[in-house]
Amino acid sequence: MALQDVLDFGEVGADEAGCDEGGAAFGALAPMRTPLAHGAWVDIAPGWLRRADELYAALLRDVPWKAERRQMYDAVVDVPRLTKFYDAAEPWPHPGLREICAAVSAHYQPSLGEPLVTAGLCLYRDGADSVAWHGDRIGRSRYHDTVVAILSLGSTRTLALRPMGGGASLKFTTGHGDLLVMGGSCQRTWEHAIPKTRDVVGPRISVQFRPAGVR
Ligand SMILES: O=C(O)CCC(=O)C(=O)O
Ligand SMILES: [Fe+2]
Repeated sequence: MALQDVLDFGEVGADEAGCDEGGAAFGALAPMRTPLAHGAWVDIAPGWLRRADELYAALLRDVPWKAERRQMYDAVVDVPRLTKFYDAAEPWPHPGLREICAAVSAHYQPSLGEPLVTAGLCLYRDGADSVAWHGDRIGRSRYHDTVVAILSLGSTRTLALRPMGGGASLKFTTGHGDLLVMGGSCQRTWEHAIPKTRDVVGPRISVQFRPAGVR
């Protein structure tokens, strides 16, 4: 079944998206901001995506998930998660993702000055899957403020943040349907990670929306 058959993305868009009780897929976006040092910030909108179950199931089933390999020093190693990246021009696996991206983009574009146009998808199969400390520093995010918006689906995991060059780490919970947005200088002055966990957890999918040329 196509996503649009199970989610009503009908009259949604921009900030007042789907406020009627009719059951639009997501509500008005009014995230809570946590300012961080060095001009970084994190916005959180818990449970922003309603009825996230359908999107989670559809992405789990339909995305051609790929094992990630990464050059590390002189070896190519398996990165413990599966990924699939969609740029602006290619078809995305579900129309709902475009709707969600457009709504998030509409919220941040006035301050950011450009839209969010790509979707990076990650699948953490269980608690042993993870991503190590890093900034999304490919492209302009190395030099300029940017926004990386992350929609979480499935099992709850921790997204940890720590200042570059050392300092206490902060832990944010990313649960089913939550939106977490890193902004300002976050990609160049802070690092983020999804740590492994010994808790018994099922799969988690994250969808990262970014401006063109940021990765
Ligand atoms: O899964 C997440 O929430 C974070 C993913 C991430 O940081 C990345 O792929 O760059
Ligand atoms: Fe990242």
